[in-house]
Amino acid sequence: MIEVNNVAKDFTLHNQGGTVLRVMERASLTVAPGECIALTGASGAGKSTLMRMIWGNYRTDEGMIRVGDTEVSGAEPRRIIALRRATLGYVSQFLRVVPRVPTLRIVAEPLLNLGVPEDEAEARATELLTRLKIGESLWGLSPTTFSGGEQQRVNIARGFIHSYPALLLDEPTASLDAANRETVLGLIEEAKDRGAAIIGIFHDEAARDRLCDRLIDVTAFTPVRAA
Ligand SMILES: Nc1ncnc2c1ncn2[C@@H]1O[C@H](COP(=O)(O)OP(=O)(O)OP(=O)(O)O)[C@@H](O)[C@H]1O
Repeated sequence: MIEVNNVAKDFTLHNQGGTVLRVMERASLTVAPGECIALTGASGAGKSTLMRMIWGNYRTDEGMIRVGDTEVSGAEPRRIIALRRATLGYVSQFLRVVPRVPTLRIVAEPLLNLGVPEDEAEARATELLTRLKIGESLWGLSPTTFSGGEQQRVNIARGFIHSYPALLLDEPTASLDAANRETVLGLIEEAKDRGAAIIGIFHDEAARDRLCDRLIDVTAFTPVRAA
């Protein structure tokens, strides 16, 4: 479902004389439907960079990334938008939303974008917000003023409202209390059971061990620098 083949990444530091920094090379992995893999490796090893390349935010400088039948590396923006709409979900650590849009709408939006009728999308959003213990009094408010943990749960509700065949999870349990963490682990297990291919970054080692079938240490893809 997700394939990364011989990928390299360079960053050009425009404010530092155009220095080109190679941060990744020969990165390869595959994730099958129903499989969850964790990206591991020390801080700065390249976990987020690889995730952003799969999401289509960072350009791939060499090699190939494919999600479903979309070749992400080299895809036009409209292909990436279509991929994100139907196939690839992403739960980032932080919520980024347009101000003044109510929480219920933010959570329902991925289904609305797929043409699901409004009452059905909002019913599903209600169900997820309830499960994630976001009180009903908050549903009509913008989440911009919510606590870190509340924002993360809104993000999770949004990321799990559609049955994406592939999912990227960036520290999905980072700001959660024990009960909500358990709910989120349950959502991830359900996604696996229905056949989603999942790549995650988990500093929560117990969560990682419970959910992941394999660990991929991205340090193996860090270029060896000359001393
Ligand atoms: N936009 C950027 N411009 C230049 N260098 C970058 C950029 N983003 C990441 N890097 C560099 O790429 C390398 C990998 O960073 P990345 O954030 O992917 O690591 P990480 O494994 O996710 O780290 P952490 O666990 O601390 O989040 C680092 O050396 C970092 O400095």
